[in-house]
Amino acid sequence: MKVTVVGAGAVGASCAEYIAIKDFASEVVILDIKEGFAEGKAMDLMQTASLNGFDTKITGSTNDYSKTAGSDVCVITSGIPRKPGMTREELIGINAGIVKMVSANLIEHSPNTIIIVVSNPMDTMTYLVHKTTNLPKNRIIGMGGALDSARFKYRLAEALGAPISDVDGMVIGGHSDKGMVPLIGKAVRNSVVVSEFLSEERMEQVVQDTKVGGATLTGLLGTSAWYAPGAAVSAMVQAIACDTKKIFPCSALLDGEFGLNDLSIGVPCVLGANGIEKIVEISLTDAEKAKLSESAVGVKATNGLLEL
Ligand SMILES: NC(=O)C1=CN([C@@H]2O[C@H](COP(=O)(O)OP(=O)(O)OC[C@H]3O[C@@H](n4cnc5c(N)ncnc54)[C@H](O)[C@@H]3O)[C@@H](O)[C@H]2O)C=CC1
Ligand SMILES: O=C([O-])CC(=O)C(=O)O
Repeated sequence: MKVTVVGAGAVGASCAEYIAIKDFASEVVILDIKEGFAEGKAMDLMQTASLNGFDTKITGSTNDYSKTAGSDVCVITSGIPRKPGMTREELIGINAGIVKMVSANLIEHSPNTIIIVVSNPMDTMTYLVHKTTNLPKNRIIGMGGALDSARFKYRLAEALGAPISDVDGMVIGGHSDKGMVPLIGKAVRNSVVVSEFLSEERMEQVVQDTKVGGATLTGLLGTSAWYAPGAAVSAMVQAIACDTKKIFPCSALLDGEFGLNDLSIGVPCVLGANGIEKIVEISLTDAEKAKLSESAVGVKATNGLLEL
């Protein structure tokens, strides 16, 4: 399994590190436009191999896509992150051009690859890759829901005073401060719905804290987060590499599922060797459906800013 990560910045390097530490890929290529940067990150990571006990070979490349040839999975993290006070949507002007160029270069050298889009605004960048390449739709996947769900579980565990391993929950919808739909009514602590333990007010607090998870970290760090984003991507790459068929909420191109069309938005997906192997149309309450539809309106408005 060969994996390419474009963007050797905070998220790209974290993603490469987690993939290596999990030791399921034979090779990871990191590519960046900044001279020597990816080579430096790759060398630094390789010098952790004997300490962390992995055999994955990590190499770096300054914008030479021939080094990425034959990649099974390519992750796109290239582009600018937001600063405190900004929305993800404000990044579209710069990131759309980068994502379009990077995806074309990747596919030229790895025509059978699966692409995972991370750059923000992620749902719109994923839609852009669908619209501007000819990869089948199961091979273009946006990463947002895996991260948002991990943050949801963190907030649920905090509210419940429970270990994170005892809670489960999922966030669907757009990967934006307003558009996320944490499915609080379906969240459980060891199979018991969390409403058995938490008041309406506390559950609403969990939902709100989850939705602004990225913005909260951007305020604290001065730039957006990287550890949980990198871990979320690596978990998705592992599901594909090891053909696990795990369900992650992913930004998938919809064609009637959940009553939505012609956009990429977060919905539960089975991930395996073929990328998105199935979109799982779980039943939603009327309130959940209304929130997902409202979220879709927001994503479509951002998509409308693309020059396609
Ligand atoms: N979908 C999600 O859940 C998340 C998305 N993000 C997004 O990921 C992106 C990257 O974030 P960070 O790693 O924190 O930023 P960063 O600034 O640390 O790294 C971005 C890297 O991309 C490189 N780059 C820029 N243009 C390039 C090009 N044309 N070709 C190759 N490399 C290029 C830069 O040189 C830089 O090293 C941002 O757009 C951010 O908003 C970040 C966290 C989570
Ligand atoms: O908040 C951001 O801009 C980066 C991101 O998507 C996240 O961490 O969820």
